[in-house]
Amino acid sequence: MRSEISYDVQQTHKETLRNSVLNSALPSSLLGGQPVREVIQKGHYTALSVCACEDDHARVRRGDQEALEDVISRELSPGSEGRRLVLYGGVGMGKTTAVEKVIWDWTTGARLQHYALLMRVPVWELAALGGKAESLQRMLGCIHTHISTETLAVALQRPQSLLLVLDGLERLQNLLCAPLSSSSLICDVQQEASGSVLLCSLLHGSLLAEASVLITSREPVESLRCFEVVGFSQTQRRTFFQQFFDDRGQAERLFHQCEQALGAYEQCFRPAFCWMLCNVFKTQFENKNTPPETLTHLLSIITHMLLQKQKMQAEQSRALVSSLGKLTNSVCSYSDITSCGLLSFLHSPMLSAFLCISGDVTHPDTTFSFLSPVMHEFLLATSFYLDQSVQEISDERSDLYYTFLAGLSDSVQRKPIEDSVGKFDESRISTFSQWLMGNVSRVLPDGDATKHFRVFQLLQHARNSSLVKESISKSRWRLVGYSSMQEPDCAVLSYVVSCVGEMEHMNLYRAELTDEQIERLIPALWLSKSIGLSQSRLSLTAITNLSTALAEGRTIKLDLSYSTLEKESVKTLCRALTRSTLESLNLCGCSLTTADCEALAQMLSGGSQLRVLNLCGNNLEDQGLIHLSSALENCRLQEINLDLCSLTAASMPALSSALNSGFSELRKLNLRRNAVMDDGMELISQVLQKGRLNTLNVSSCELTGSCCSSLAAALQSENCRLTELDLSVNDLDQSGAMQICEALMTPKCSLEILEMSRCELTEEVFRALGSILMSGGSKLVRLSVGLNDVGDTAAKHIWEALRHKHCKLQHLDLEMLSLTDACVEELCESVAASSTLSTLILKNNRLTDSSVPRLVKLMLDRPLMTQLNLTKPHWRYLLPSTRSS
Ligand SMILES: Nc1ncnc2c1ncn2[C@@H]1O[C@H](COP(=O)(O)OP(=O)(O)OP(=O)(O)O)[C@@H](O)[C@H]1O
Repeated sequence: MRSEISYDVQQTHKETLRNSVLNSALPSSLLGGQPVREVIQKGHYTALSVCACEDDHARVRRGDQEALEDVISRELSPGSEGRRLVLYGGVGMGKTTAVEKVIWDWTTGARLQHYALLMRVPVWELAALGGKAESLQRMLGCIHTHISTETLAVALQRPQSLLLVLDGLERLQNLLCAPLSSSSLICDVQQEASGSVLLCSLLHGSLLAEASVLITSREPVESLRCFEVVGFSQTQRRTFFQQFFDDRGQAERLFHQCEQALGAYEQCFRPAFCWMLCNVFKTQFENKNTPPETLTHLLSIITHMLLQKQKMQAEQSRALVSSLGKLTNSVCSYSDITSCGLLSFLHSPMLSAFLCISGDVTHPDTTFSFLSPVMHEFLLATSFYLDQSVQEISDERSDLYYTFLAGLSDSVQRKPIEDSVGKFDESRISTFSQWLMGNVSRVLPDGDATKHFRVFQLLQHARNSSLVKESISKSRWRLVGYSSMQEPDCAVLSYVVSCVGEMEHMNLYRAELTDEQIERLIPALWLSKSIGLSQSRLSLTAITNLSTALAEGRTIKLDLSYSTLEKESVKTLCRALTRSTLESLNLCGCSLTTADCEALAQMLSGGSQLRVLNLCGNNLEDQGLIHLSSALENCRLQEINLDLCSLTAASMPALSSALNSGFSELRKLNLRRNAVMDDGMELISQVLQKGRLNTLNVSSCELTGSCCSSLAAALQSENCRLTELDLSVNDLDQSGAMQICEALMTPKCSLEILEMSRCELTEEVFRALGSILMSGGSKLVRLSVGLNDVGDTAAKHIWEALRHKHCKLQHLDLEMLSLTDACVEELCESVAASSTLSTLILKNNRLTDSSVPRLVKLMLDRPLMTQLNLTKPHWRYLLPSTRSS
């Protein structure tokens, strides 16, 4: 196949193409980029990233990022002949540089040698065809004059060995506007046709069907294989810096400075921007000036550099900048240019420092486009401050525009450009501040975290801490979850919180923060009163950073419940907590073990301020509680939740002796869902007797009636201060429960809240409970006796009590007692007679729809009642709107 083209012809062609790359017309410009020649010769070429893109029923799906070089080698490998491959991406993304490099590599024999000929498609010539007809063969011949007509004809007969390169499809948009029918497509390279037919036939594949075509475009091309050029990844940027600066150390330092520069970091994926950035950093460095710290500062320096180079007067510079800032479209016509007041600059080299001019400046068809889209937005923002005739700030511009408006409101960032164009209009600066404050107060009450970050970014870019303070203090800041934030957002949030001085609650629910993110977040964490990290995933380094913030900061509440923590995390955290102000720690469901309890015990007795500790759902086992108990008599803990911690009666002696010691401050103990059993309960009763606890939860602790005598004795004792007791889900049986009831009868008993749901209670017990409620001595205000299958007759005792003047009940839970419609009338009369009851739970009983009207009437007649719960799996009534059903 390749033998058809002689070696000499091929070498001459390669030589010519090489020269065309070296002589490429692109001028070197700070905004436009480095000419391809220099990129290649100076070894600045850096691999780019692309991602495959599929148009799936009008929904664009993107694949993973890959190196462009790998994609080209794969997509244009031997056997893939006939492929149309599109690289698309925005201005300055490196498309032209990439295809020029492909051409260069082919000419040097480095790549794609299975193609006998690589030819450029004559883009300008096609665009200029107008209504004329021409054949593709003749057009190719015109720009490849070193190939004889005969050789070209032979080569085109063998399209499999051809690679055509079409750079800049966007320049041929006018040829693609009108859709062509497939019958108008041609397949003969010698056939003359309009530019539109030639182009469509080539893209469609009817013309030179077996040739491969590499196309670049600003937009994806429907029905062709497309890859989006996404520019430089962080690693590729680092390589670019290393290739740009001779000194590796300097390259590394400047790379890090760039990554830190506000806003610049987000632009650096664009190669043209990277090149501009490196140039400015280099110049600033050589002139011993401080490098720019923000994107605005960078653009301010660049504009100053460009204007200084032309030695323009301040007045002229001001006129140029404000006129350029009135060009709102990225591609402008001659008339746009003149109407914006740029007529006097048409022949000035200054215009081409900012704009790419295609054609003769005075020709009406000439188009003008900004060399850098970033600079375009910067000039738009600048002109707002220079020219009163520019419209007020609208809500429809790009994020970059607002970023620049914010940056330019800061005197330090606008200083370089002010040195060239004169002072900005002060009234405009305060107009912007007012606009930003209005924006903050509109966005912060909203639940959209992305919008929050957008205004935070603007506040950070304006670098005006009093503006931040004022605007946040005047807004209602809804503390939505910020877990989806990116690394720059962390710094932004830290800045804002630092300016405000404190944050009520940092909501990072379900966060998966990287080490870098949490490091950037430290200043904000430091100032957060409460931090919510429930269900998050944190590495040990992240925990170390969090611990630093806790140790030095002012956080009093931390929720790490159900988070995935690495080994040693609890130890690290505990070390920091001995020095922190933390008062409440939630480690529920964090897979803690016995070993972690040692660290917790050390922290508790080591000077921590902790008052509340939630360890629910961790497999601590008895040994773990024994460790913790050693600290309980020597710490400030007032509340501990040990629900479902795999404990048994074996750890109760240690716990009760610690609580009995006299030094323990613990008042609230939750032992729910542990095998405390009767022996353990007897020891806990001793603690109650000494008056240590005021709240105890021993529901589902495998208790029986046997422990009730000691518990009852404790409840009646002089010192007992227990006000809240949960005995639910224990088989207390009638005699056990009656013992508790007897204790409740004595005036010494201080219980206000009693839960005995699912305790196998009988009608006898209900009768006793009724008497207690009517006795006048009882302090009970909440009673839960649900899930005891006693029926209407037992409940009668409760109805009777409710009507009694001594009954103080406010909350009554009668779930699943097998109540029927028969009791409803009496129930309603009793509730109506009660002067205290506000909540009644009747769910999962045998009531039917026929009772509903009576219950609804009750609710309507009794404003005191705030909740009546009648839920059944299939039956849910919504009672008066402000009250729940
Ligand atoms: N792979 C690369 N390695 C090093 N520098 C690059 C690379 N790609 C692009 N550049 C730099 O970015 C500048 C702009 O690149 P290029 O002109 O290729 O972009 P483009 O995508 O073709 O833009 P446009 O759509 O405006 O033509 C180049 O002049 C060069 O300075």
